[in-house]
Amino acid sequence: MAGGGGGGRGALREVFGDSSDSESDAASAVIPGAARGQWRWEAVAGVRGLWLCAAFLSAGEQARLLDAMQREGWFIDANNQAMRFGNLPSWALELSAHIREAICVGDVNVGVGAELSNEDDEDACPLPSDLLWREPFFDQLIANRYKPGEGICAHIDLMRFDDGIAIVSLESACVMHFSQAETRGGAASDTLKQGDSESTKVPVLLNPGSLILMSGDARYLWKHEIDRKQGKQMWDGRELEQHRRTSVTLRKLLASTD
Ligand SMILES: O=C(O)CCC(=O)C(=O)O
Ligand SMILES: [Fe+2]
Repeated sequence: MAGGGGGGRGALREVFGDSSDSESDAASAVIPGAARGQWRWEAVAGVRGLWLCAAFLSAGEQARLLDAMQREGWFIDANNQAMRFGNLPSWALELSAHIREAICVGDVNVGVGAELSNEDDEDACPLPSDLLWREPFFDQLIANRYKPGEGICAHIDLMRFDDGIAIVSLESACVMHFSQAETRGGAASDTLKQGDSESTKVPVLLNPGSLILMSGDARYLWKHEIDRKQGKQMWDGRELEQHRRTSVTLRKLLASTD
């Protein structure tokens, strides 16, 4: 079934339009909408609030996204991380709108063993509607570039960021592992055996062009990590070939309290 965006579809048509926007060539070049209508969302079994859209961007869209980052000088001088707060570049705004559209019109596959934060399967949506329709959707961007062997330690994203985090993967496939941040008697721990931490790790394959969304438990109660040391990137019994990997993480800053 389609995601529960309902009346959101018309609004998004207006955002995207059908023709290219001459004022933002870079943005319209990044997201021509080739994959529109073909998105499939999967609820990751065991981690409530974690959703994967394995084929979010086409190969051409990925290349244009990387080109736009290159042209803007992201990752110059061996920098492997770049951040932007507030006004995001046009390609990131377009990417945000694209994420919203994929959530609204993509097919939703709840899958066996997947837990929903919403009790009603009929309303299964990869992101709760209050997060989906907040404005701006995202206002913080971090782009990470990893050499083969490099990854990111297990962490929960800082509390200064709101719920509802998106990560787009580019260039190289990797396995991201989710592990429970703490042992508690709550729902998140019901489905998984405790004790052996390796056994409670949930692996998610992030192919180039994929998108994950983390909200609720996935964002607050599960850590995520990418261990690209030798022997750690296993999928389907085989070790993934490693290349350079680039990721784009989109988040929303919480209003400052001071
Ligand atoms: O590179 C990634 O896919 C994850 C990045 C991440 O988790 C972060 O920057 O907080
Ligand atoms: Fe993170």
